[in-house]
Amino acid sequence: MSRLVVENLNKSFGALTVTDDVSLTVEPGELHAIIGPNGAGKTTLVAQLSGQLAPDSGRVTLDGRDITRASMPERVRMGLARSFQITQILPGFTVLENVALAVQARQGSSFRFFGDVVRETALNDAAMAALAEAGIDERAAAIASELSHGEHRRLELAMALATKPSTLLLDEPLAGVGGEESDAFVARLMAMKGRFTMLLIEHDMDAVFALADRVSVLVYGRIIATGAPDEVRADPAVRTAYLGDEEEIPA
Ligand SMILES: Nc1ncnc2c1ncn2[C@@H]1O[C@H](COP(=O)(O)OP(=O)(O)OP(=O)(O)O)[C@@H](O)[C@H]1O
Repeated sequence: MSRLVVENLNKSFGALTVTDDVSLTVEPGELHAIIGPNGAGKTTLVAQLSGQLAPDSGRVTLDGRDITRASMPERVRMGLARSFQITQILPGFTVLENVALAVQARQGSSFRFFGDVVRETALNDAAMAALAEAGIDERAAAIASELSHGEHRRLELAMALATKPSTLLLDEPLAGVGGEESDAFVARLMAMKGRFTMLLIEHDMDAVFALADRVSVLVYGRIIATGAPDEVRADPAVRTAYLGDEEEIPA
């Protein structure tokens, strides 16, 4: 059974159709990337998958369960986590406290006093494991507002991992992250491959083509191609769609 199935999803803002009959599957353990020119509707699609935005029509299922109308917290509890572009980090709290709260969110418990939160060993252990996976454990005691941009991105990843997801929605994780930090992030995602099902939206084409098992190309809200990176790269319609765009499909 596919982990995530999107069937005939539609979303319009007034006269503008932003999601146009989108269907796709993400298989267990797959890293499926969605690429497309600016304004193609990638973020809007992810917002509908995470539960932030309701589709006009269509269906989304996770492990065979219809989640089309499920709330964001319900989806998180079912194992679907979204990271990036939406920043839920509490700047005045430590890295560890931020992640501990994300662990709590998965457990469905209500917001509690921080002193209690960090004293709970199980919570702490789960939070530290997520921090280690995201490569930010050495900054556990740092105040979130003092993190560099790259560290911020790693904390967001740790917060998503802390909800123990089966499936991660990664919305432009490399945006604003440059050079070595970007390479390290790609390596981290590579190391997570297989253990998590991932839907990745990313403008960095080198990263996409290095990481993805399959790539879907979204243009004006429609998927114009889905396939292995090599197939998609060679697809004439994809190359035409990218002509004049600032991003390049690597040859
Ligand atoms: N709430 C909204 N109301 C009206 N129009 C919207 C809304 N959200 C997005 N749009 C429009 O929908 C289109 C798709 O936007 P979206 O952000 O999903 O594209 P994208 O592929 O993620 O773009 P980018 O790569 O630049 O992030 C754009 O034309 C955008 O202006």
